[in-house]
Amino acid sequence: MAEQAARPCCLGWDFSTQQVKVVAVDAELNVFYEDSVNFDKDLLEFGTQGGVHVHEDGLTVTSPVLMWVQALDIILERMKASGFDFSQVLALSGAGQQHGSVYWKAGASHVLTSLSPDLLLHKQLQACFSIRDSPVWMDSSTTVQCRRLEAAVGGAQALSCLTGSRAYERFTGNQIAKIYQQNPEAYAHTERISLVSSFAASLFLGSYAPIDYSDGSGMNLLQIQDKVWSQVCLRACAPHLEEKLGSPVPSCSVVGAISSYFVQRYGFPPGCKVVAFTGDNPASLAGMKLEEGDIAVSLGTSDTLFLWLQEPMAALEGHIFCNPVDAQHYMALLCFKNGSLMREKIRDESASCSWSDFSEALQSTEMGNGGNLGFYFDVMEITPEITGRHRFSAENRQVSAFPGAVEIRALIEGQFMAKRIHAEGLGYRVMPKTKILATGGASHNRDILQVLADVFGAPVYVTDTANSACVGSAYRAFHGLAAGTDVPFSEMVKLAPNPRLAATPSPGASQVYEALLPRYAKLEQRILSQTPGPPE
Ligand SMILES: O=C(CO)[C@@H](O)[C@H](O)CF
Repeated sequence: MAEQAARPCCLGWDFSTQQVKVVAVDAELNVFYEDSVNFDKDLLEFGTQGGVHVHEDGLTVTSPVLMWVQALDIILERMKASGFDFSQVLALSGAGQQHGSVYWKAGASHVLTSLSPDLLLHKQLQACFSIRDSPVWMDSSTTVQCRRLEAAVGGAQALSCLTGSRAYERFTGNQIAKIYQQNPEAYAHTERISLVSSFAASLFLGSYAPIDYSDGSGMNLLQIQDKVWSQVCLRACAPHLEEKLGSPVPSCSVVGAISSYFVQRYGFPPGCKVVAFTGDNPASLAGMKLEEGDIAVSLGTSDTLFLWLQEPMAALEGHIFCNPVDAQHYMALLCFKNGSLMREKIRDESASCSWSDFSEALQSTEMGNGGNLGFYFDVMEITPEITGRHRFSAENRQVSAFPGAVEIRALIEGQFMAKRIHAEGLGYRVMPKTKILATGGASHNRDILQVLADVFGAPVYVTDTANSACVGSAYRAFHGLAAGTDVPFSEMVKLAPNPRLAATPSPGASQVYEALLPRYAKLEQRILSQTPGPPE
């Protein structure tokens, strides 16, 4: 085989719910290598579905931590067999599914620091975890712990002000509290608790890696303004917790050099830097090159908004995290459960199951839909907690139906007005330089994107985010190489591919929606006051 030219690069890892993925990115920020291991397909012996085990109670959801370790072994062995030149890796970083937690058994640190390069990782770490089935973000078994935590700090709003979110079942502090209460012996034998992100970093570091500010913001334990653990939250969850967590670090931190295990077994250079790993969503924000004032809208099964915030406003909905690429700023996540499944239902009912008919309906109706407004929540919505379909005429009179084309526009305008209103409720403001990045299935429909541009009064770009968490991690690794030089992340990623412009606001759009948005907000409050909340 011809000698491969040297290609200095950084690696970006993603330890996500369903797979472990890696990309190699060169100095021009081109992805030239990628691979992934799917837990369900490639590690059948663990018997997961979608990478997890849903327990009999239907609420507890876990993933085997050794499955994650073994997946890493497989990818590294594949890279080695493919002739990947590890000696060119200058730095690496990564992402992990947020909120999941890993429990290292007393003595595990000695194993981590003395790994034999002759053996695979999972062979050597078999006895290193006091909890072998890690709780993950799909778990919803800790409602009792959530209420106790909120009570300890003075309520849901107080907890949101302190940690960026009210108590959520999947958030790590509540998961740790449950383990302490239900498995005190395992908790007592735990010398370190990692997030999935810092657990993955620990494997590369050969010692316990710290939790970064951004992923640490998803625990209901970190004071996001001061970026220190909240003592009242720690005490409310479990004893001696701070010593098990270690001190959090800025997300751009270089946490050390790669472990000798990887140097000797795979040929990484001894100076290869490990940059703090973070959560998958913060890493995706980095991968999408989101900047101040930008908003990313992921139009999938559920719709997710990524916001860049300078001054967050604590709320009882959504999540505010420390920003992964700018330590002075923040990011927020807002989830809207009635996403593409709702759009497909209305397409089937009002556009004969045809996206082209759906688009024609949007083209044939005016911005503002003649004052008709609709709320479409066939499943209990998260933001806000409303269910059912609610339609209003221009005179705010509730009506039972709209003509087909009006129904379609009412759905799409309503979904996007809700996004803008709730984003602004977290402190987001559309700025003159605002870009909207659209991703996910519906971002392929230009007429839907036109409504998005009109409602926000900002241009809409499309970008492929399939690898955004991995690619964002590789970008963060490059940024870590410049640590101490004050080079901003945005400068570091200038060369990276830019999103494509897909729609700009129609003339007169801002006048139309500046008038409609307050009406939509008032009607949403009216529905909230009339309809029962979610079942307890
Ligand atoms: O719970 C979430 C964010 O709060 C999910 O997006 C997980 O990060 C997915 F891994």
